[in-house]
Amino acid sequence: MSTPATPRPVTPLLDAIGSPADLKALKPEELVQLAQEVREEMIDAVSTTGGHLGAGLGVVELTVALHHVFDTPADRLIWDVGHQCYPHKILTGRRDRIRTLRQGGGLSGFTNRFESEYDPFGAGHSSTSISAGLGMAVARDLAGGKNHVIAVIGDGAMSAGMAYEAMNNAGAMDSRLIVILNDNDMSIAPPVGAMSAYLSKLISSKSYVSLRHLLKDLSSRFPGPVKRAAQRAEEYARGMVTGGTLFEELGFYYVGPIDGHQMDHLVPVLKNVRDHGEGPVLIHVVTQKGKGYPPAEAAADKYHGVARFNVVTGAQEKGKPNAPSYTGVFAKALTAAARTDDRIVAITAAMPAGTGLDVFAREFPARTFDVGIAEQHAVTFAAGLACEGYKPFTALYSTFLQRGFDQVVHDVAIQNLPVRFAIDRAGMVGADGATHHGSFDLCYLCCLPNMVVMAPSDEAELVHAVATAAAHDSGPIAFRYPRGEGTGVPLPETGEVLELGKGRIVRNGRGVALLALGPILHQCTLAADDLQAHGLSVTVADARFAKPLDAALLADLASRHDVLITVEDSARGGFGAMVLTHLSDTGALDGGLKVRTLGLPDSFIEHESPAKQLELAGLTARQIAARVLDILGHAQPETGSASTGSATPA
Ligand SMILES: Cc1ncc(C[n+]2csc(CCOP(=O)(O)OP(=O)(O)O)c2C)c(N)n1
Ligand SMILES: CC(=O)[C@@H](O)[C@H](O)COP(=O)(O)O
Ligand SMILES: [Mg+2]
Repeated sequence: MSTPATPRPVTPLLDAIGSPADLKALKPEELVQLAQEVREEMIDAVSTTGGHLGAGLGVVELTVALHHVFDTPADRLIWDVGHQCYPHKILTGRRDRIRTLRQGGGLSGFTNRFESEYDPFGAGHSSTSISAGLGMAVARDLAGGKNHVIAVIGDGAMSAGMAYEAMNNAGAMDSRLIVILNDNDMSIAPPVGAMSAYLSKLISSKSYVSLRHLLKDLSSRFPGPVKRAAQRAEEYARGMVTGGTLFEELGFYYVGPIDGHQMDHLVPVLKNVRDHGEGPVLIHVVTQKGKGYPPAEAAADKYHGVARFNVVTGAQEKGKPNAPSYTGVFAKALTAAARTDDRIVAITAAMPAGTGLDVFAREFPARTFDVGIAEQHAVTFAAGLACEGYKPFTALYSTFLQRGFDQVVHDVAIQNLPVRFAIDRAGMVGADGATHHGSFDLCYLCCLPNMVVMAPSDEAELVHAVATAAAHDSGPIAFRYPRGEGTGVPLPETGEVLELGKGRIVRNGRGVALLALGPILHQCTLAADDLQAHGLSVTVADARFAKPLDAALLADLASRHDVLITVEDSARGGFGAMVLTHLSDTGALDGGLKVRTLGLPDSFIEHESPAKQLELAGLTARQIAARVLDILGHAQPETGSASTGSATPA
């Protein structure tokens, strides 16, 4: 029996907030009530849209306090990753659209400069906020401005090297920058690493500072410039005992830890930091992910990102899958391969569940490495393992592998090391939008000498890709696969080791050839069906490899057809460009063969449903068929009978 929909929350204070300016005059107890109303509004909204829940719930009080104390948008408030910004959106004039979150035409699930002047910096990827904030602070100083710059960064995001590069620079620049470390002792999964342990030690060694002491300490800590050097020496000595040393050593004043759910702690501390002092300051705020919503408090990892859910029960509407997910198939195949090959090890950068490596870790905990949000390190760490004869499978989302590109080139490809790249979330990803699409991996991998690049067209092919990667010991190899469900094809018991650079013809025709890479093959077969209804006979081929290319297959397709169209769900400049270059280099274009390359357009596709995104990219079966007819100079089909089918990622 379905639980009846809950009534909209009653929010008298929030109803009166049009912009952050309306928070200024609120009394302390009203700020507390406002936070509770924002929390209820957010839970209600996300229950209808899905999205990132736990992180936002944890920063409700902090968001209210920041907007009460600071003067946004003149003061720049930057949210790291941006997945915790829903309360900020509710308070900054976007409440009326909050139930459009992550839907086509609606609000982005992250901060976005194009969406609001209250979002001074867009995000989606982690650990950029301190760098961006420092840039803004220095720009302010250059212009003689007086506004504040505040970067809010989580403990998980603090595991990335970029945060330290920024702090190292900030400490030396001595520009006034306020960093708020939002420490909820969670990344998506439980946090890992020495930094996480250090933060826990900091919290336990320093019980929450009492407000009286904190304010006394703060006022004495922001002296004139003359006393600063001596004071730093004293703080260093004190830090050895109380644990503020690391941030202080980097040149930050460390304030905290303070309870991030206590408005009467947050507001005076923020005011004090706003009104006194110079140089960079770090406020260590302790919060709870999922705060105030019992199901999310009880399972912070499960409520990091949620489907629509029932507010009363917390049950998410996940729907029954029609087929196993690509991620799940990868995890199973890798785990099976590892049973007979003890050199296989697996690496994730803070995404054990997202990449399926939690499954691998259950059976092989000692052979699984979660390195934290540290994709660059993950790649070079894998290179080191490969040097010593291990078979590292580095499982990263395509969009996050972008972070490790130099490492892929310099540490892996140049040294021809057999690192295996399992590239998840390839292609478009739906509601996360432009920051998270895996659009560029083919462009940045196909150009690399030594690199082998595979793109399985369905989940059975993915099993073969895992086997092929495990067997390939002579250099780096990558295989990319999308978010969501597979096509439902039967899965092989064991993977077959594919011949490198060999594609396959899945359907033979004449005149027109569609050469697909990856799951977009399914759209191509549907397009071929559609074209058959127009009296055209179409060859459909599955390239399987973007590098090396199947020269024999290309020669065959070029010689037997008048039109050859490559199709990939990736930015152009990858597979299609490789094919075109090859055909041109081998003279296959000299005789009048018409070649076209279909792929993602030269624009960023925003959050939308996956099916709509495919259409926006012009890659549905109907659109592919229409393109063929257009090239052949045929009249266009009126409505098109081909559907988008089920190959679209969920
Ligand atoms: C470069 C990069 N790698 C991985 C991710 C995926 N990711 C998003 S949020 C998150 C956890 C962030 O933890 P934290 O900063 O502590 O924020 P919290 O969710 O706990 O508020 C991760 C790993 C990302 N967004 N960017
Ligand atoms: C904010 C972030 O980067 C992750 O939470 C991401 O949204 C997860 O995406 P998946 O849902 O595809 O695992
Ligand atoms: Mg965290």
